[in-house]
Amino acid sequence: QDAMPAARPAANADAYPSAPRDPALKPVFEQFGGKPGLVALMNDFMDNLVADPVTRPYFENADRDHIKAELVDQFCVILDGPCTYTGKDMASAHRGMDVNRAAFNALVQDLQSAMNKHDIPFRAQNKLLAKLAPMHRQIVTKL
Ligand code: HEM
Repeated sequence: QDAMPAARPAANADAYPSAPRDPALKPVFEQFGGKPGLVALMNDFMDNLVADPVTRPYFENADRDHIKAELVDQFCVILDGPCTYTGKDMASAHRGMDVNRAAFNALVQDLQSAMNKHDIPFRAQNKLLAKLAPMHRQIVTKL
C-alpha cells in the first residue's frame, strides 16, 4: 500500500472522502448553527472525548485546540458551509494510532451526546453521522 507514494491523492482528498459537496446539506449546516455553532459543538465534543475512558488515551496528550479547529472546518465543508478544510486526510491523521472499532464507536457516541446538548435536531445529527460513518475505512486500523 505504501509502494507508490507518488500516486497518493492530494493531502486532504479523503478528509471528506472525495465526494463532491452536497448542496442538500446546506440547511443542515444552518441547523448546526453555522460556523459559530460548530465551534461551540466542538468544545463539548472534545470535553466528552477527554472525559471518556475509551477515547481519553488518544486525546489527552494531543493538540486539542488544533484538532477542534480542523474538525470545525471539516464538518463545515461536509455540511456545505463556506469553509475550506486544509488538514490532513483521514488515513494520514490517524496512521499508527491503532484506532479500533470500539474507539470509533465511542467517539461517535461522544459526538452524539454533544449534539444532544446543543439541541441539534435528530434528523440533522443523522445527516452528519451518515457522512462520517464511511470514514471508518480510513481511520480504524485495528480489530
Ligand atoms: C469519523 C470519525 C473521525 C473524524 C471525522 C476525525 C477527524 C479528525 C481530524 C479532522 C483531525 C485533524 C487532522 C489534522 O491535524 O490535520 C483528527 C486528528 C486526530 N484524531 Fe480523529 N477523527 C475521527 C476519529 C477518530 C478516532 C476514533 C480517534 C481515536 C479514538 C481519533 C483520534 C485523533 C487524534 C489523536 C488526532 C490528532 C492527531 C495528531 O495529533 O496529529 N480520531 N481527526
